[in-house]
Amino acid sequence: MRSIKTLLADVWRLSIPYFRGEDRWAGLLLLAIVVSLEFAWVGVTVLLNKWNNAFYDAIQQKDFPAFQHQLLIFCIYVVGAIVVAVYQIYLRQWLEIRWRTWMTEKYLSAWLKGDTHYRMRLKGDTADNPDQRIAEDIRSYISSTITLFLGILNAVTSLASFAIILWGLSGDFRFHVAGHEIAIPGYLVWAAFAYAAVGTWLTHLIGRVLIKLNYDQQKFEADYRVDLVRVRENGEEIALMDGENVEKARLLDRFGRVVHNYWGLMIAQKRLTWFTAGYGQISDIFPIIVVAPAYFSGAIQLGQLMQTASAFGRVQGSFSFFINAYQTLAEWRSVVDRLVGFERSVALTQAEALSSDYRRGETRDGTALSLDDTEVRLPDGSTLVSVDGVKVRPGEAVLLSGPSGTGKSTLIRAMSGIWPYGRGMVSVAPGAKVLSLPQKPYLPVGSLRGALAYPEPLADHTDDQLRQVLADVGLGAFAGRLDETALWSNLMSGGERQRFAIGRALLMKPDVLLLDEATSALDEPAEAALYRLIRERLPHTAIVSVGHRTSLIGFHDRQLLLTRAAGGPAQLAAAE
Ligand SMILES: Nc1ncnc2c1ncn2[C@@H]1O[C@H](COP(=O)(O)OP(=O)(O)OP(=O)(O)O)[C@@H](O)[C@H]1O
Repeated sequence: MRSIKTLLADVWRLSIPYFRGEDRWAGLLLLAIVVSLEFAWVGVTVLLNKWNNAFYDAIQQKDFPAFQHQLLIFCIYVVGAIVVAVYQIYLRQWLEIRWRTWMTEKYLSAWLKGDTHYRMRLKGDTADNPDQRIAEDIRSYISSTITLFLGILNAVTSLASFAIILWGLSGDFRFHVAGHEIAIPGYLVWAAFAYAAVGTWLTHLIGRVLIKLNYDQQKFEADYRVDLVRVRENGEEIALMDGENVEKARLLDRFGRVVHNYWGLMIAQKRLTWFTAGYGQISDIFPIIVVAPAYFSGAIQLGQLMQTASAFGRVQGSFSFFINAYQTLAEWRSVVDRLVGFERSVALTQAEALSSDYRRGETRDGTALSLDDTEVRLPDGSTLVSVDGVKVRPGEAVLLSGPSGTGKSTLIRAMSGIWPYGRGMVSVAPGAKVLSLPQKPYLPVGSLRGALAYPEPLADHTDDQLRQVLADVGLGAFAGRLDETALWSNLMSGGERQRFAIGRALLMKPDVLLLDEATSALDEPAEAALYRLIRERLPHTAIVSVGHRTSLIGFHDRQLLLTRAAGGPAQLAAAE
């Protein structure tokens, strides 16, 4: 019971924002029409039920004109039913796509707000496969929610309408106990209720394992898909290392989990179908068996038998809604869990960012970048680097070096403000633009022009500027391909990608430029030429570079060494 309450509270929390958001009028209007059409549908079924009585009576009495007349009425009802069905599906899909658009925008905004997506990934598995949640789960949530909502609405209204009809058609059920006559009024309604209640209870008992199995199935499918994508993206590295067999084994292992869980699903589904299929078949005949004694005793005519049987079927069908919808309910529940998990993880990550012990300040003494009393930690809480009193002036270039694994890259992440673990004060000059270039630059899919200007608006730079920058960083051969759309990261060599990223820095003219082995794929003369270019074109930019080559020292004003004393965190010291 408690879990149903939690589920409904979750659904309320997931759904209500749309009907209160900026698209609420269109959403509410569409919902109102769809709901009205659902009522209209129930109305048509009530009319058809009454028609049953007249139609079968005409057959029993061999009254051909009445039979023809009833056929005409049937045609009118059917036309009405067709119109209702067509518009209900059409408008419902319209509502679905509007709602999905709104929810997708909301999720994308939350996920890509600041560096939430990156922090969530750092935290590990709290919200696995965000791509699946945003693409697949939102779609399925909206579609299932509308299906179930309309289903329940239909069940309740049908139940109310047909229970009244059935109550009217049903006589009292009389029997004797110890000489007293007992009469149960509206016994057919009670019989339908009892039949459905037993069915619902048994379905829940047999089918409840499906909820967890469905949840796991979606997760295993997504894990498998993500691993396939990883192999595609790292095809070259895998081919160079002949890693295909290992990849195949890993993919088959992932797929094995999909299959294993699917067997569980199949078995649970089979067990449930044993019951639901039998129950469904018996449902067709059960009402006639219940009403038959009255017919054979001559108390009712064929028309009333058919109408009663149909009304009984509707009442019992409404009660059995839960049985028919069990599979959808099980899937819906796991989708709700995943979306709620995602929202929770986003909210938690953003709250953590707000309450982070890193403070981002503004320097007051003309320094471009400073770190005071700062500890950079790992996710497990251990301190990796401890620094204090580091200042970099505008136009100054500092080389950060030290043994591998001491924490240079992590310190750069902390300087750029994306590393969430630690404490201290990282300050930049008021309004300063900070750009960080990693060893492997990101080149988005799209035009070369867009990739070069990324993430700034294209309009900020003229074609001449873009071409000039490409020529300056040694990529003049690409200057004529600005409008070409391609997977640029696959087309360029590692060194070319690094040149390209330096080109971006020249265009953006940041106040603080952080280079984390950003020229490591280039030969020494090319690296030297690029550093000269950076210093010449960005004379006021404060630069912090991480690099291992001693040849880099000449392009920096000073060098800081990051070294770790036994057991303690790594610390910075000026190189001799
Ligand atoms: N997300 C993370 N979770 C846990 N540990 C991490 C994470 N990122 C980095 N580390 C650990 O922090 C340490 C420092 O890593 P970092 O990449 O900063 O070193 P580095 O000095 O830049 O090394 P290199 O010179 O080899 O590039 C390593 O031991 C690494 O395993």
